[in-house]
Amino acid sequence: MTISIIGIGLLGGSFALAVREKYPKATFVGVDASAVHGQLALAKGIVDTILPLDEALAQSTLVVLATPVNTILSLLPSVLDQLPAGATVLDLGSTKESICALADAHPNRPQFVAAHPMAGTENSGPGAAFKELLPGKNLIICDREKSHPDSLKLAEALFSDIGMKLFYMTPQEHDLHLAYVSHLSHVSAFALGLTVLEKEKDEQAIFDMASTGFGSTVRLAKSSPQMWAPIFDQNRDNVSQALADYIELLQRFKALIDDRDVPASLDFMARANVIRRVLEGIEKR
Ligand SMILES: O=C(O)C(=O)C[C@]1(C(=O)O)C=C[C@@H](O)C=C1
Repeated sequence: MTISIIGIGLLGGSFALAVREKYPKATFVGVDASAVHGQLALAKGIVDTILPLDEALAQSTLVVLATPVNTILSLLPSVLDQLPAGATVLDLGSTKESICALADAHPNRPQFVAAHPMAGTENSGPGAAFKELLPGKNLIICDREKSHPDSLKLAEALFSDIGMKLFYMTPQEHDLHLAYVSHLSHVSAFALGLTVLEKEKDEQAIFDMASTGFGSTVRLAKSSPQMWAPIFDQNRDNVSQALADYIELLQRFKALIDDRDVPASLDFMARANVIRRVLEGIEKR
């Protein structure tokens, strides 16, 4: 089996490292716009060789699109055009509606599997890839009935073999849920980080006083703008609604603080504390 990883960053690299361990006979080909990333991926043993896209596609059993979602959209039609008969392409993008709609318009749609591993960190590039990222995490597959049974079976086997738990939904359900459980956290972390940087002009003062609370809430503000801007753009309607809901709650909370309504403020936070149950469940996974 020859697996081509298009975009050897955190996700593509971590996928390759985990699959490599389970499929030692598979050959991994890397395709990356950055020569430096290509060299690093070779040095880390993520891939066996780096090739131009056309050459990689010609010899692939499986093609994994692991670039930012705007690049997935621009590559997918030509990848489906050039894919050898019987080969499969899957994407690992964080949005699904626009990617699935584009795939639906292609005659080779059955060779495509729309996947999203619910795993990541604030770091990017092949240097950030590690083989433990995906095992134990959840994976969402969208529109499974539109994939050829053989392509679906291959994708499901690979993800299950590296210890992922599979879930199925429509791209619409996926993008709506992700706006709340992932994209909103990123928007708010970027805005929180920027608020503190702009108001506390002295970085040393932030450094001297900030501790784990600040670190854990703004961690996501370190994430790559190149990765996240296209996600917010492709999921703009859902992200905009999630943000409107969030801003409304922020305004309500501000009013309680302004009005010195301590009982209502206590109640607001006690209701938010219910999130502890969810977080403890995630930690136990
Ligand atoms: O933990 C992080 O740093 C992440 O951003 C991971 C995270 C998320 O939880 O939102 C980000 C994007 C992926 O699509 C899935 C997971």
